[in-house]
Amino acid sequence: MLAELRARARDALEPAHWDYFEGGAGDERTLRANEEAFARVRLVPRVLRATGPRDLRTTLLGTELRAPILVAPTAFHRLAHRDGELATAAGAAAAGAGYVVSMAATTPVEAIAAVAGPWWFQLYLQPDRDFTAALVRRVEAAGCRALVVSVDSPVFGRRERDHRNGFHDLPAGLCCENLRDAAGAVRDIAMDAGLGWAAIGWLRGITGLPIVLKGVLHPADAELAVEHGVSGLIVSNHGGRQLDGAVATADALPAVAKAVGGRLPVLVDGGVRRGADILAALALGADAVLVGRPVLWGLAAGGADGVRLVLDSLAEDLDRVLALAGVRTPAAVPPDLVVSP
Ligand SMILES: Cc1cc2nc3c(=O)[nH]c(=O)nc-3n(C[C@H](O)[C@H](O)[C@H](O)COP(=O)(O)O)c2cc1C
Ligand SMILES: CCCCCCC(=O)C(=O)O
Repeated sequence: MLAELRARARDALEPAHWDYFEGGAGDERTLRANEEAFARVRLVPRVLRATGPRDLRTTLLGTELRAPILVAPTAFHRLAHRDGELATAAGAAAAGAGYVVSMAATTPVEAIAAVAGPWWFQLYLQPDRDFTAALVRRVEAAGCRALVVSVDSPVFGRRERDHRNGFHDLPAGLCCENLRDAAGAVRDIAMDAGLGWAAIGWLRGITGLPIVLKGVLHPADAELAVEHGVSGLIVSNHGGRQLDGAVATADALPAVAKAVGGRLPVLVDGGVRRGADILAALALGADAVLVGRPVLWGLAAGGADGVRLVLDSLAEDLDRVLALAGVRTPAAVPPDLVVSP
C-alpha cells in the first residue's frame, strides 16, 4: 500500500520537488541504512498469551494518541498538495495520530490548529533569541502541546539532488508562514553552529511547554539531555538528510534508551514503514515512532485522505503484529522480542 502511494506521489510531484522530499545528504548512505536496519531486525514472538483485543492507546507528555505514532516534522507541505499542512493536520487528527508541525511549514500555525488534533511544534533555535521567543509565544497561544527542538542541524546537510536540480527556494506564493517578524516580513531559517546546551537552558527558562530534543544518536548526549531537564528525546538522523554516514536510528536506539533508563519518553524516526518496524522500535526501547516521508507520499497522492490512509494502515498493521507477537499493548512489548542478527 505504501509503495503504491509512493508511486502515485512521484507521478503527482514535479521532479525537483519529489527529489527534495525523497532525498538525503551525500551518497544517501544513512537514508538507505535507516530502512535496512529495520529490515535486519528479527522478531521472536510468544504464543498462547491470551492477549485478546489489543489496546494501542499511548500517552506521551500528556498527549493522548490512538497508537504510538506521530507525524514527523517535515517542511513545505504546500509543495506536496494545495491544502498543505491543513490536509496533514486533518488527516493526522482523523487517524488519531500526533502531528509535529515543522518550523518550515507553509501554513500559519493558527490555521493548522483550527483543524488539528494534538500538535507539537518543531523549532530550529534562531540566533535572534527575541525572534525565537516571539515564535514560542505564538505557538503557545495557538495551542501547541510541546516544543521539538532539532539539534542535528548546526549547518544544513549537503543535499546533492537539490544542488543538481537548482532547488533552493520555494516558488512564488509560498513561504515559511511562521517566520514572519513583527512587521510581517518572512525571515530565512538560520542554522546555528554556535548552539550549545546553554540554549536549551534558555528555552527552558522562557516556556512551560515540554521540550523534546530531536536528533540525538549518542548515549552520552541522551544523558546530558536528561541532566538539562528536557522532557523527551527523539532518536533521529533527520531521515538521512544531515550527516551522511550517521548510524541508522534502529541501531542507535538501544544504547540511547539504556542511557535514559526510563526517565523520559524516547521516540525514534527514520525508515519506519511497517507495523513490524514499529514493533521492533518498541522492543528496542522506544515509546513511540514518528513517520516522515510516507506521510508526504499520502499527502501528495491524496491530501488529507492520503495522510489518514498512511497513518491508519500503520496503526492497523501494528495492531496485527502485536497480536502475532503475543503482546496486548505497546508498553508491554518486551526487549526479548528482538534478537540481534
Ligand atoms: C522533505 C523532508 C523535510 C523535512 N523537514 C524537517 C524539518 O523541517 N524539521 C525537522 O526537524 N526535520 C525535518 N525532516 C526530518 C523528519 O522530521 C524525520 O526526521 C525524517 O523524515 C524521518 O525519516 P523518514 O522520512 O524515513 O520517516 C524532514 C524530512 C523530510 C523527508
Ligand atoms: C531554509 C529552510 C530550511 C528548511 C529545513 C527543512 C528540513 O529540515 C529538511 O530536512 O529539509
